[in-house]
Amino acid sequence: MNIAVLYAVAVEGWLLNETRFSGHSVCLYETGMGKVNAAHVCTLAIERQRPDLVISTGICGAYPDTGLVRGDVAVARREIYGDEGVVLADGFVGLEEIGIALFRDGQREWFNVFDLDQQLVDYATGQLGCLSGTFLTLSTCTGTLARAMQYKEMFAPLCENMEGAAIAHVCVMTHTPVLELRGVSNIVQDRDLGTWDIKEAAKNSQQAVIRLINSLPSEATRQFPPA
Ligand SMILES: O=C(O)c1cccc(C(=O)CC[C@H]2O[C@@H](n3cnc4c(=O)[nH]cnc43)[C@H](O)[C@@H]2O)c1
Repeated sequence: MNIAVLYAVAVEGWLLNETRFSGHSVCLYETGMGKVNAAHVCTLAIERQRPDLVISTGICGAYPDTGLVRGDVAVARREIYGDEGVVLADGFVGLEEIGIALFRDGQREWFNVFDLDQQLVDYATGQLGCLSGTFLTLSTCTGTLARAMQYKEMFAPLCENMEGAAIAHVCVMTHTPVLELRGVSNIVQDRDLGTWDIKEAAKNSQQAVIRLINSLPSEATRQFPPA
């Protein structure tokens, strides 16, 4: 298969860069942090490489009491833009409530939520034996437990990151299959960088990407997901 793998910063991609993939054409893209960088590079990758599959990866913060602990890997079933909307006196209101779609394709409209292909997600979780669920994309990394609890109540997310929804969005716009998997570097709580383990999370997410790619049918087979 022709695969584009996107991650934000170097620590999330070093092992992938040292890996030789056989049976697949794999291009790696270090996007830089945040939604604009991710969307820009994802668009260029799709235009230039025309991948059969985009894999969005990196590290993330897991919300408390989701079953995820530091070092775990999780797969996104849906990506939600957590701060595209309006903040009113009684809280955050998303784009659907204010009637402004981010993207339209015929009759379909996308607001804050971008669902990923559930068949692909089931395939990835089956291969990796990990949790799957809602990933939240934010411009601002959450640094208080109180804010984390608000996000939990609004969106029931497994984890948060700063790029995923933008990549899912570009992939929907371009009809490109996409999977997202991330390693948990931290629990979203009152900010304490001493409790983060970026290296371990980044290593685990990259090992999962390698396992996933090695499980995929080779270029010659071209049936995806495998029956
Ligand atoms: O708070 C800090 O000073 C700080 C220090 C190092 C890294 C960060 C990040 O926010 C990393 C952002 C980077 O990693 C992803 N990520 C990892 N954990 C989280 C999180 O809890 N919330 C949001 N994003 C996270 C994200 O996708 C970025 O690419 C902060």
